[in-house]
Amino acid sequence: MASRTKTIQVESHGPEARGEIVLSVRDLTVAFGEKVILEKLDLDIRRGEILGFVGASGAGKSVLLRTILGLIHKRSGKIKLFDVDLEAASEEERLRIDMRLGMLFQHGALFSALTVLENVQVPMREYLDLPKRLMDELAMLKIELVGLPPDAAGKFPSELSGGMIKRAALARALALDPDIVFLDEPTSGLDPIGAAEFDELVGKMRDTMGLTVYMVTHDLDSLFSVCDRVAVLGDKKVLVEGTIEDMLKSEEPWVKSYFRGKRARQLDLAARA
Ligand SMILES: Nc1ncnc2c1ncn2[C@@H]1O[C@H](COP(=O)(O)OP(=O)(O)OP(=O)(O)O)[C@@H](O)[C@H]1O
Repeated sequence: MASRTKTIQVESHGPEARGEIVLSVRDLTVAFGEKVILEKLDLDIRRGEILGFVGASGAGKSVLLRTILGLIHKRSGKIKLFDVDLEAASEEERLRIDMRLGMLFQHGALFSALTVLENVQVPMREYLDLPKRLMDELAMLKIELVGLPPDAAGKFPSELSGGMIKRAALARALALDPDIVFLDEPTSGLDPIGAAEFDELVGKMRDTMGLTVYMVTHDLDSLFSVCDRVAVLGDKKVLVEGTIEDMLKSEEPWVKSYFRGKRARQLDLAARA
């Protein structure tokens, strides 16, 4: 398969370009009965960065994501979003925080019985009380923002290509102008060109809107081309974190085989060419 790394502008976002910590996880332990999935895990994300989150299948990436979103109870530890401890947050604070988070589930997960426009309006209906005309205008803006043609608004998910579904799902994740979007394997199932375009779109949103992105991915192309920082989950915690350069230097066995395996080497060479 041809590399798609060269199609994307690689932009360096050093620590000086990043803002305050918007998500902080400390000493997080999550278990199902006797089975401990995450143990004393620490993680930070700064405003305006794209963090790529990787790890072996079954390492606990989805469990971590769902715990951060409050869908799974933690056993111990602290999760702070925008400096608010989620456990201590009042219902109103929690609601305000939820409105600042966007989520793109794996496989798009659009409602099949709703049009794209109606899908994008789902979070608006849930959290805001706006007249229909205004919601239509706002949804159309989001649809345009993600690069979909206006006539996609009236289409049902079954009438869209895989890439268009991802864009529509991203438009929905952006419906409330969130500060952070969580993307769960956003490029899975896309062809290399569609995946590169999606990465490019996400990078553009970081650059133009200062969007913070937490991206769970197995896609080496995304990690090489658009992620500012990478965190590797293993042994129930964040094993290694840093830039792609740091990953390429790491001697940690899983990181080494993942980032310096044959496929990764081809991508690295392509990116440097
Ligand atoms: N509700 C649950 N009850 C019991 N065990 C669970 C539950 N949810 C997840 N697990 C277990 O937690 C572990 C981590 O799963 P998780 O889905 O987070 O892995 P992952 O890193 O996202 O994997 P993949 O890359 O394949 O998506 C697995 O062993 C899984 O079986």
